[in-house]
Amino acid sequence: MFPVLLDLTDRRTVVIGGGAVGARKVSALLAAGAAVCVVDPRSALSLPPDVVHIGEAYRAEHLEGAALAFACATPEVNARVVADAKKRGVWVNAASSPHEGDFTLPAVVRRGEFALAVSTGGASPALARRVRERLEAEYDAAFGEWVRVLAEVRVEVLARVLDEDRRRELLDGFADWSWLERLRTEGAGPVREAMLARL
Ligand SMILES: C[C@@]1(CC(=O)O)c2cc3[nH]c(cc4nc(cc5[nH]c(cc(n2)[C@H]1CCC(=O)O)[C@@](C)(CC(=O)O)[C@@H]5CCC(=O)O)C(CC(=O)O)=C4CCC(=O)O)c(CCC(=O)O)c3CC(=O)O
Ligand SMILES: NC(=O)C1=CN([C@@H]2O[C@H](COP(=O)(O)OP(=O)(O)OC[C@H]3O[C@@H](n4cnc5c(N)ncnc54)[C@H](O)[C@@H]3O)[C@@H](O)[C@H]2O)C=CC1
Repeated sequence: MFPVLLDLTDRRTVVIGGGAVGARKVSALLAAGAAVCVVDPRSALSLPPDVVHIGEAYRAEHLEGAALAFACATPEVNARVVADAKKRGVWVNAASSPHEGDFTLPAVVRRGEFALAVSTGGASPALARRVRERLEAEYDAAFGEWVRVLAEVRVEVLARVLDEDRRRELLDGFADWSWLERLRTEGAGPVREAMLARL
């Protein structure tokens, strides 16, 4: 398996089957800024507002223009989705038989641009969830703030510090955990100013 982070902003993604599993994939896709379409003949689906619901039984044409497809219906339907997607060169996640798909989903901790992805390779999705829950407590909102401040300060460092060794030393120093502790007590603004004062 090869971990990557895909930019799905405004890319068409198709989730076949809007049950419990499909709904989980939909949330993850929306969090990534994708354009999400759910194919499910059930009329009483409660989907988030930005999701397009195609209230029909799955047909291969539903995959048209998709960057990714998620087969989350019954195993029989999923097998068809996987075969059709492969024929069309659309990458597919197969919820009922993961090893037949092209990729699986990890459990994810998100803090702005910072992301931790946990996979057990299908050994135990429940364990992936528990590891995610543990990491979520450690990599909390303050950690996300730190990453945001680092992104802002890094732009300044790259623009203003021309000596490479000095640049590396500064950037490495700002990634020291002591800054996180300082941010927890003083807040993001003062930490940003303290970093910039070192340039
Ligand atoms: C292979 C994979 C393929 C894929 O879907 O991409 C897959 C497959 C299957 N999952 C099953 C069951 C459950 N999955 C969850 C939850 C999650 N499953 C996710 C990913 C993956 N699930 C991929 C591997 C990831 C890895 O191994 O690391 C997470 C991480 C991400 C996500 O879905 O978005 C998300 C947690 C998100 C979070 O909370 O952070 C829970 C609920 C829970 O524990 O809360 C249960 C019930 C408990 C249990 O069975 O463990 C079954 C059996 C179905 C049956 O009973 O028939 C299969 C099919 C099979 O194994 O054949
Ligand atoms: N990857 C994972 O994390 C997990 C995967 N699974 C697998 O995922 C699949 C879905 O599980 P759930 O969401 O719990 O089931 P569910 O029964 O809640 O949802 C399935 C949905 O598929 C729809 N559907 C049925 N036929 C369809 C068709 N021809 N076209 C489009 N949609 C159709 C149904 O209307 C229903 O809304 C199952 O195959 C199950 O084995 C189950 C648990 C976890």
